[in-house]
Amino acid sequence: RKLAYVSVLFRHGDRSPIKAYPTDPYQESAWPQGFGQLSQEGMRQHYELGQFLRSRYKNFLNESYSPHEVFVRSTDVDRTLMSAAANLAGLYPPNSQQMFRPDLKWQPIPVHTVPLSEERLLSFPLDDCPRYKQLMNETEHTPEFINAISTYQDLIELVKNKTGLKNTNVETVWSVYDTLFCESRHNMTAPDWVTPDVMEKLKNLKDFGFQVIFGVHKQQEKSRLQGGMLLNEIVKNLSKMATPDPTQQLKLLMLSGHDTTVTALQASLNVFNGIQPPYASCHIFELYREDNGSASVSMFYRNDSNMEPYPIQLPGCSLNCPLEDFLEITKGSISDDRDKECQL
Ligand SMILES: CCCNC(=O)[C@H](O)[C@@H](O)C(=O)O
Repeated sequence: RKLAYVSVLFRHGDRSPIKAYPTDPYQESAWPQGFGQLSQEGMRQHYELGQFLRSRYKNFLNESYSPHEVFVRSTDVDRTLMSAAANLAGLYPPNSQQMFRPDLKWQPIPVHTVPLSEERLLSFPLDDCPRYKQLMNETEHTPEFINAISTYQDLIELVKNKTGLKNTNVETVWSVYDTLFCESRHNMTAPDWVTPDVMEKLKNLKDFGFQVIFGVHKQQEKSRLQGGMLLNEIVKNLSKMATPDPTQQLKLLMLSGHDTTVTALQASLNVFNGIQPPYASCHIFELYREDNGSASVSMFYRNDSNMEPYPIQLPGCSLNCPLEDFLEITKGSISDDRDKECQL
């Protein structure tokens, strides 16, 4: 079998917090680039991921960049745009005749995007869907959700008292965890109420939050309204690329998104592991043409740069999943008329 086409979706790299809580000793001025920006560690993470992709596909992708070979799309957010650029610097270092300056081993490669207000492929959950809002309301009344909140009730109280946040719901607790996590990654001393036990519990609550957004209750219907839209685009591409076409030169689709983008897609495939996707984590689709002319899809998830990406099995299919089975199995997560399904 021969590799015919690759699609990758990744989360941006390490960043500064999106915001600080009121009593946080580290406000926006503590961060060189301000809130929500890719850090140099995040740039290195993506440069490394680009180098990994280069070595993984060294016999598939051309050595030198060609606009016909790769298409890159990112959300219109600094950290994802910059992550894609850093990734491409690792994936396509220019050969000598491609260098436009003798002292610069880098070439510009386009990263396409659309305004966030028009983004419907890479930003989830989309909040334009009344039915999804209803599903989330239902989720908050399930035993799992009620049980989780009561388990963490004292933690939520602690966060409320210590952060100066008025109304602490799960959403605000997630953002406090995120802020504390970013600060810890940048060696900023945490306030004394943030013990390892508190961080562990906050992390568990954050992971539960990811499960809740795209699952826990009516996961497939949530997927049809959210991540299934991205899955549909990827599946349509796989089908198109499976048909041999000598004029078709595209080999790689690179998508730069967020933790929620990776989660939404994996939940729509029913392969989400329940853990917030780490920085620069990468979901890989590989399309193969079999010797008998048929096509198959293999998936991998790279969530640890020290390990080989691990194979991901689509439930109901083999690791090397025949394309027609892949299409059939994923159909349930893809809506034919999402706008209609969103109506109450
Ligand atoms: C409201 C803040 C939403 N968070 C983001 O956009 C981040 O990029 C988050 O998705 C992430 O992957 O870190």
